[in-house]
Parts: sequence; C-alpha cells; structure tokens
Amino acid sequence: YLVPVVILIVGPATWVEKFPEARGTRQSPVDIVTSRASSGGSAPPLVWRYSVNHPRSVVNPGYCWRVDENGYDSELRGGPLGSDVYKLQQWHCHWGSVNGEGSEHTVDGRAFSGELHLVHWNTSKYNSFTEAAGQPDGLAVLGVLLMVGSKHDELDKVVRLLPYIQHKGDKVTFSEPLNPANLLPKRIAYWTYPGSLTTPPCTESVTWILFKEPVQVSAEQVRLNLCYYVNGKNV
Ligand SMILES: NS(=O)(=O)c1cc(F)cc(F)c1
Ligand SMILES: [Zn+2]
Repeated sequence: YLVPVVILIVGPATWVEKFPEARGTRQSPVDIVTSRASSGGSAPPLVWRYSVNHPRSVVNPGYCWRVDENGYDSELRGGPLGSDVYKLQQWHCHWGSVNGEGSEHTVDGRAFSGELHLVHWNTSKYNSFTEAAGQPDGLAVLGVLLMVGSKHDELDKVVRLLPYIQHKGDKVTFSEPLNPANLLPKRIAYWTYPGSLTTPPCTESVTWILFKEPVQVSAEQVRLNLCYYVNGKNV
C-alpha cells in the first residue's frame, strides 16, 4: 500500500523557474568565510547622512515589515561605491521562525537572530529605484546582523507599530523622528561583495555592505517580530 507522497517545493528551489536571475553567478545571501576576506586596503571611508524628521510608512509586504522613506533626502557614498551617491529607499528586516536562526547572511556558518537591510539606489546613474534595481551597480544594501541582548530604542519605534499592520498590505504612517543611522552598529567595519536581492526576483544589482558588529535587540523585540511573523498573519 503505497502512501502518495506529495513534495511541495516552495521557496528558493522553485525561484529559478520563475526568476532566471536566481541561477546567476552573484547570488545572495552568502556565508561570509572570514578567513577568506581580503583587507579593505585603501578603500575610502563609507559615509552616510539620513533625514530624521519626515513621515515614514511601515508596511506589511507579506514577509516581515518594511519602512518606506517616501523619497526624503539621504546619501550613502564612499567605501566600495566608487564616486556614485546612493539614496535610502526603504529598510526592512528578516527574522527566522526560530530564535537565533533568522539572519540571511551567516558568518563562518553562524546565523544570527535577524538581519536588517537598508536599501539604497544609485542616484548618480539612474532616475528611479526601479530602474536602478535592474542594474549591476544600481543598489547598495547595508546589512546589520541582529542578536538578542538589550532593547533597541530606535528599532522600537517600528516594533511597537507591528500590531497595527497584522495583515499583508497593511500600512501605517508615523512622523515620530527617527534616525536610520541609529540602527547601525557603533563600529562600522564591514564586509562587502557584489551580490543580489535575497528574495525574488533575485536581481544581481546589489553591492552588499554587511557590518561585522551585530546590533542588540531585546528578546521581547524578537518575540514580537516572531509572533508577528510566525502566526502567519502577515503572509
Ligand atoms: N532582501 S534585499 O535587501 O536583498 C531586497 C531589497 C529590495 F529592495 C527588494 C528585494 F526583493 C529584496
Ligand atoms: Zn532584505
């Protein structure tokens, strides 16, 4: 008596069918093998400036949450970005279904509880985020590894709004001053590599800049994200 086995493959294994880019040569995320990282040499310093007092929207895109900058001014330049200036478009997070396994990048095989992505696009060369997202030098994403520790006050300005965007497509706008620079670690040492969007369409248009130092968030902040994420209310 053969039990019919249905193997439902949803996720990276099927992305290749719909998104040919996922078969590419510079796919993200990756495991950072620290012993194989070369030193930065004479790269110029990475410089950023964000506006603080403007209305932002927290959106439930169907996975985790996303904060849209609504076109307000900002700048990211230097480091591996050559002479181009990039602008913050949105920032979002990735949390796992189990604490401690939520990050996308791993470091020497180790995963972290979550990972914050600040997504910037190249305003020196392109006229819109959408256009830049299709170009090999179009996007620059700052990656921040999250670990459980003390409460993160700046991030809490978003976490406390999650109960109001429980379903996919929900959006809430807030004007409380918030400085995205406060989401970054104190030490700004980073790894960088040419990669891709980590979710479909997996376009190979991202210069990844992953900070070495994790940022601490409280267990309650992880739980709020997990319950928000795991209850499936947002998918
Ligand atoms: N997770 S990620 O930062 O690579 C990313 C950014 C983006 F703007 C769109 C995506 F689909 C994925
Ligand atoms: Zn991301």
